[in-house]
Amino acid sequence: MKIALIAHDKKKDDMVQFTIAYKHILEKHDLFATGTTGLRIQEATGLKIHRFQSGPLGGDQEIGALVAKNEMDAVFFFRDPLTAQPHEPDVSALIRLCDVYAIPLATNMGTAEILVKGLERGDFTWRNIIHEKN
Ligand SMILES: O=C(CO)COP(=O)(O)O
Repeated sequence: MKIALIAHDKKKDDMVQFTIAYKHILEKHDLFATGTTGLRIQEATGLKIHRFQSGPLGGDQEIGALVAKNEMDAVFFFRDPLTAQPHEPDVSALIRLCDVYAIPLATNMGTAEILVKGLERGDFTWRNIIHEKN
């Protein structure tokens, strides 16, 4: 599966801890991330990650483009709801596209725990049907 990992600055430590904890699951998938998040995860875990632009420079939109092509299978986006983001429209657009295409999206650690365990259990096999159709 293709998995996107994104975290706002105040959530990056959480994302790093999350990817360390679930490296054994994540390493079986194709990983994508916005620039700084991806760098932090790579440094901490050694996971292979395709890095896009940093979020404020268009990274969220690049990931959104894959969602719009139905090529992204899950998005882990640790948002910071307490800090204004200069690229808030991009953040909203990515979340909206996940809803348009029914892409599993975790916007906080609590949901991410459940989603990653579903990933391990094979709950995402329905995505293969979508890929076969396209
Ligand atoms: O801003 C982001 C998501 O909206 C994340 O971007 P970075 O991973 O480059 O910090």
